Amino acid sequence: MIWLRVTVLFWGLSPLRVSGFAAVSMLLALVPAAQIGLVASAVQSVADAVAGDADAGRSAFLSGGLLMAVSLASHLLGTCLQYLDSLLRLELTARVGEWVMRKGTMLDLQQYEDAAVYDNMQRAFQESSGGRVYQVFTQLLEVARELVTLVTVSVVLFSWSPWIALAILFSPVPSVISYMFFSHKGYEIEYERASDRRRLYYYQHLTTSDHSYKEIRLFQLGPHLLDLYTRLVRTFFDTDRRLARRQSLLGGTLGFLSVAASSSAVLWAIHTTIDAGRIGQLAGYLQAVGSIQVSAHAMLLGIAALYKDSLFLGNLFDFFALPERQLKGGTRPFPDKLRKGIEFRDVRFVYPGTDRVVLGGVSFTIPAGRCVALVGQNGAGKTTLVKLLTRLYEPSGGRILIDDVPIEEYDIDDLQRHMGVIFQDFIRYELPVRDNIGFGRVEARHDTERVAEAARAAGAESIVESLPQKYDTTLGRHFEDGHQLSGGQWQKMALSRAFMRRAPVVVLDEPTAAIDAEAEAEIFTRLKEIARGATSLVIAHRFSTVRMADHIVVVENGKVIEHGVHQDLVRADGVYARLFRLQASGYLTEAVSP
Ligand SMILES: Nc1ncnc2c1ncn2[C@@H]1O[C@H](COP(=O)(O)OP(=O)(O)OP(=O)(O)O)[C@@H](O)[C@H]1O
Repeated sequence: MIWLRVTVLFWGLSPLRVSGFAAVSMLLALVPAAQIGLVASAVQSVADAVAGDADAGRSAFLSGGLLMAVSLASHLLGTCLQYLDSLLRLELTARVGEWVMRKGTMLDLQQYEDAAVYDNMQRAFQESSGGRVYQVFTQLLEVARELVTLVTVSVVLFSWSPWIALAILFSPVPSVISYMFFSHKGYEIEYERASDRRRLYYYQHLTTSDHSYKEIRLFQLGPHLLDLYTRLVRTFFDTDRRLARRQSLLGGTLGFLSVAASSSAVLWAIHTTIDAGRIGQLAGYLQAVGSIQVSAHAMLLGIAALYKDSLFLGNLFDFFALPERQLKGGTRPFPDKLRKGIEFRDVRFVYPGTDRVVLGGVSFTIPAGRCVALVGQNGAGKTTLVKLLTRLYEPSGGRILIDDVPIEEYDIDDLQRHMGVIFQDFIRYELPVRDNIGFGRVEARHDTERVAEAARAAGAESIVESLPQKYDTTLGRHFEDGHQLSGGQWQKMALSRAFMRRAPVVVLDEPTAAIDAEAEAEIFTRLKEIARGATSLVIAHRFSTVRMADHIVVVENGKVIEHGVHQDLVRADGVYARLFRLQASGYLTEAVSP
């Protein structure tokens, strides 16, 4: 029950304000019935006074005065309601955004990489402004308020003519049924479209982001992307147009029934009142007819809107209900310095939801304080090994041991806190340099000496020195006064971030692909010193980096096919030697070419 969840959610925000809001709404619901009674009494008293009844004049003024008091009270209550409405709306929008962000940080990588879950998240994010949650809450109160108005006004109306009352009460039903039916259809269509919508946003993003501009322009992909976009939009448009046509036809016909029912009821009401001959009752009766019609319509439309909005909100609550951090760790604290090292023992892995064996029994060790390089072709499974070591995924078989302890016995947060990891697709934070580096140990980002030391280690110090506000310079182009860096300079920032962590385990996934050869050689010859004797795993395609490692592991199709030190592997004349010669010959050919 979405409405129940919304009510509970609101109650949690502020019980006082929510009960105040509900109480004021209910008081306002009584206003129409009071007005009808007073109008009837005032008109009747005036008519009697005109006819010569001496006392009637006084009671006409009394009814008029009370009518004024009711209007005044209604105005005050309305103002009060508006104020509470603004407060609750502001509070809610801030909180829903907060909840969505918090939930996002509590999910596993696996959920982000699962298309169905990702679609659900995207649908939920569309609700993260909280607007629809608020709408459901106010619609709920609106429905309750109209119901109270209907009941109180119906009491008056039923006492005069039950049949007319029934006709007026049910006249809006046909149009509301059609509204509900098409709301549901609209939702189904949008639900099916989720992945196509994402595709649409993606095409838009490609043609409107600075990141993709160069390639899109030079490959002249603009017209192609535009064509893909327009074709998709056109299919959306065709479906929507068909729905709109059906809605107009059916909605129009049913709406006609509604209008006919209410008009006949009004005529019948006039006829009955003329027969009875009581002018006051006629005035009250006509006012009641209008009011009941408005309330019944508002209530049924409220229910229909509630139904539609609940469907959309289902996505948000499904998102909140997604299981959190399913990967469980133990309670063992992670060592500040490794004694023995890391061992991959017959590690096997298949990505959830797929059946392709990505790792088919990988075994190798990284002795404490040493640097191991992982080499292999694209898709060999290198990054997957890093995801397992950093506990973003669980191996499907085999074990990973750190200092002879199975990795799952360590507290996950503590383990991740003790790893300095930079992935190939590292983030370019469009934030100050201090944050770009300091995020490696967020609580120490104001420690300028530590940030500077990390920058020095990654060879980024000279870049920072050349920036207008040094460590306080905002990087990137998205924000005012942002300073754009080159690809290699960004990579040095990411590398600084890994060193900022001062972790006992350092994992670098292609850390120097965009860094110039001189800086790369400097970083790797000093890696052990820079990483303060950490145990490190480096994935690289450049053999100039790889050869500097203490030990090299060659992976192919999810298996270790060779391992050893550079010279031994070259001497063994296997896959490593072939790949090494291939790269070296490229450089040598270039060197001897005119
Ligand atoms: N989230 C995922 N879901 C399913 N399959 C995946 C996922 N991530 C990677 N793979 C598949 O796993 C295999 C290994 O990928 P991985 O990223 O580990 O390769 P890699 O050796 O790091 O490659 P590269 O050198 O190109 O970075 C690839 O075939 C890839 O298609």
